[in-house]
Amino acid sequence: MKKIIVTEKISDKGVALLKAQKDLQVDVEMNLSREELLKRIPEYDAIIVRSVTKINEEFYKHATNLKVVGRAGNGVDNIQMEGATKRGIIVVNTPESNIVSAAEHTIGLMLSSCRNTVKAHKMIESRVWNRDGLKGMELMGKTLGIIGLGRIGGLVTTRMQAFGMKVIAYDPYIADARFKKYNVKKCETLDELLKESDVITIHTPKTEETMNMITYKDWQKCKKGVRVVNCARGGLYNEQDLAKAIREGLVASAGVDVLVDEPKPISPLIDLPQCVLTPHLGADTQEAQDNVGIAIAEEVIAALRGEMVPNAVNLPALQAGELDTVKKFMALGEDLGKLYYQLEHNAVEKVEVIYSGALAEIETDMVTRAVLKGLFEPVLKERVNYVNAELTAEGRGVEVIESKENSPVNLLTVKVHTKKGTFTAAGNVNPEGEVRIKDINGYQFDIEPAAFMLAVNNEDKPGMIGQIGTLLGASKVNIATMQVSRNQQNGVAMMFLTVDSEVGKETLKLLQGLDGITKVQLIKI
Ligand SMILES: NC(=O)c1ccc[n+]([C@@H]2O[C@H](COP(=O)([O-])OP(=O)(O)OC[C@H]3O[C@@H](n4cnc5c(N)ncnc54)[C@H](O)[C@@H]3O)[C@@H](O)[C@H]2O)c1
Ligand SMILES: O=C(O)CC[C@@H](O)C(=O)O
Repeated sequence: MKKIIVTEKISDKGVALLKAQKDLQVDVEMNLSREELLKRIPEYDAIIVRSVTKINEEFYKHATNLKVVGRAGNGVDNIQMEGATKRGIIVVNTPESNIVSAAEHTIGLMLSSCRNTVKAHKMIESRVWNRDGLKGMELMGKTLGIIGLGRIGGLVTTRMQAFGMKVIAYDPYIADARFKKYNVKKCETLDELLKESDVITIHTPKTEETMNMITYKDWQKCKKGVRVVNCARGGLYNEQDLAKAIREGLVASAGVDVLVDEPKPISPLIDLPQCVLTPHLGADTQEAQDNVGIAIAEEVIAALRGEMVPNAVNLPALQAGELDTVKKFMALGEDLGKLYYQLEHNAVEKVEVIYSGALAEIETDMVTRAVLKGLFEPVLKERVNYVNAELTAEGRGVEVIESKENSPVNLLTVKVHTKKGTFTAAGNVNPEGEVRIKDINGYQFDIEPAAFMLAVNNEDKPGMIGQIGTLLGASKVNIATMQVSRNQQNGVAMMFLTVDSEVGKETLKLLQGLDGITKVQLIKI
């Protein structure tokens, strides 16, 4: 039975969904110390975390059985991705589930900091009624500068346009079309945004480039009394520098949901009356947490069962519409890959994956990964998977070439090059959606892959089929299908049989000894 540990609060609905799975054991352990977690983690196949649990190299060294990290939320900056990928650990998150809540909280922080709401509340709480020093700023007609026009940046944009704000944005990594779609002026430089904005909000991920992206010298470039919000990640605005800019009046107010040292409530911003601070509450709504909890439970369950997961962070993203098609070609690619080491034993130097006809239009990255997974699985077993398939090839010195060909025929061809020659296998998915192997080393077939198959090379002469059938019958192996293909040039034919059960070593030896049979190999898919 596979085991999952949940180390941070996710919604009851998510936990219930996990616990409803009969093949999974779920432990919710929210108060484990780091030492306890590291001691317990070898037992688990999957872990579900939010933003506090640090999934780093130290963690991976202990997590010897781990297959899936589920991030109940959006940002994955607490998860060291390279460490997961090289170990074949799939990392999944729920990028869409809490963005509305985060956008709304951003706006809440913007309004409350621009209107001194918290300062006013504290005053009235101490039974003082005094409006002095509480004058705020209206948003209508002001310019809002958005750094990072992604999902949350986009949601904030449309909502604040409804407030009558002019929105400008800086995001060098997205196409102009997105700026047009949101009717937002594109700032070519960060300085341009800093100079023009009355209010600035940041919605980038935490990366080496974005951490401390805005420092004191940047606040000096802004309009005096600019107002700022950070509902993304602590430290994108350097905290010390922002505090200094606030104290000096360069920045009039700040709404901040995220701190550098969270979950510790330590920051120079805390004691400044111009700041409104919340303890990373952006995603803390009933709706977001239900969405996130259910989504992460579904993803972790699917990933543990080896199914395709739409939000796998260390796998290429697939659009919902192409998932079904890609899945079928992944199954084909994996089967074609699996043939090689079961039929040949030479060290692989190069793998070519050729997509012909309409296949060239599908998202091929996952299919190539599936070919590599299938190729290495017979020799590496579960140490290779979709996540680390490419790294595995690289690590073994195998060059991988993917190419696309114009052709009237839809075909996926895998060529495995070795010092001794090239092995070729090709196949397609027929109009009924069924996987078919069409060619092995130039022998033409139309094989529906099965769990047990026999590949037989024999002299192209009468009586071959009969003696194979008789021997398998005598060994109580039922033949499901049999296809024969011949190569006129070398006089060697190839038979491909699918059988209903495992063929024992003894039977294989007897088959091998039959007159005219040159090679017999059992293939397991
Ligand atoms: N406070 C919360 O509870 C909460 C909730 C959800 C998400 N978040 C955080 O909000 C942030 C945004 O999330 P999202 O879903 O919108 O992400 P997203 O990936 O959809 O968008 C991020 C955008 O930032 C842009 N970007 C990256 N580097 C940049 C740079 N150097 N300069 C300018 N733009 C840059 C990207 O091109 C992208 O368009 C993330 O940090 C996420 O972790 C916080
Ligand atoms: O509540 C959380 O775990 C953090 C939410 C948010 O920062 C996210 O990145 O999804």
